[in-house]
Amino acid sequence: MAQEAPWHIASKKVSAARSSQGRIMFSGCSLRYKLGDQLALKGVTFSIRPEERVGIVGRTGSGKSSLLQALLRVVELESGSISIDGIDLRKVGLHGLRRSISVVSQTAALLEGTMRSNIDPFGEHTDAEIDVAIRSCQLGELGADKWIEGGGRNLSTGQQQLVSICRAVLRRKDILVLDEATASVDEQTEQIISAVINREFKHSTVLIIAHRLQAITECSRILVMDDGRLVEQGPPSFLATRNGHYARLLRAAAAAGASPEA
Ligand SMILES: Nc1ncnc2c1ncn2[C@@H]1O[C@H](COP(=O)(O)OP(=O)(O)OP(=O)(O)O)[C@@H](O)[C@H]1O
Repeated sequence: MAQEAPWHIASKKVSAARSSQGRIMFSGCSLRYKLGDQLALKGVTFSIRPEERVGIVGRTGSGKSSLLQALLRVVELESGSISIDGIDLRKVGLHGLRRSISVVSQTAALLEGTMRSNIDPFGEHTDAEIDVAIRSCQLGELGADKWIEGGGRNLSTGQQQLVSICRAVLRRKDILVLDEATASVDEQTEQIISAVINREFKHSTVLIIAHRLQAITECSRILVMDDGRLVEQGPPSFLATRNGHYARLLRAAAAAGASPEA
């Protein structure tokens, strides 16, 4: 597991990361979860430009989430390196690294408290900023003082995810990762989320990890993972016309019918 860098080093590097633009580079990255396990990533190399929106697809167990685990240094690489804006992540404090990337997962981590305390837990934003973010995520009907029960029990699944997105909108980091964020929401919420990302994250690098190929159709580039390797990449329209991995995932989704699972 990753070691936290000394605080003074972390602070120095964090400020460097804050002025970043979100260029991500994976160079020959291999990762295994435990000694004796198979490699979950096998020499993965790619780079993502600032402001690019990239979809990461692949079958279950192909290594999509492991890319995120590596990026957040939840699990250290066995070999290779990852950098953000030229800074090797091993030189960045974990605390700063994780605060410089917004992650929206499949299930929203909501705590009992107001909407405001859920989207701005450190009280860093003004009322006006909070209101704008809430309205931008179409949560205006609920408002900043809405009481949220633990786990968001009194909200619909779609609203729970919109609260997570709203938190990311307020934090406005250079890198946003959606990890199966729309896997359990209805079509309408998915459209709202997509519109929020188009509008609010124009200047962020956005990575979308998704089983459902519908979730990544607006990405400018797709990375296709298979058995821990990056096996294909390119614009979705281009990959769809090649008889490769992405086209196979599309066919599998079409065969699965109305609920396109890769
Ligand atoms: N915490 C873990 N401990 C041990 N092995 C793991 C762990 N997480 C994932 N793996 C293994 O690493 C490999 C890659 O898994 P990963 O979760 O990255 O794939 P994925 O493409 O994200 O799959 P899914 O779509 O099901 O989430 C798989 O063989 C998986 O069993």
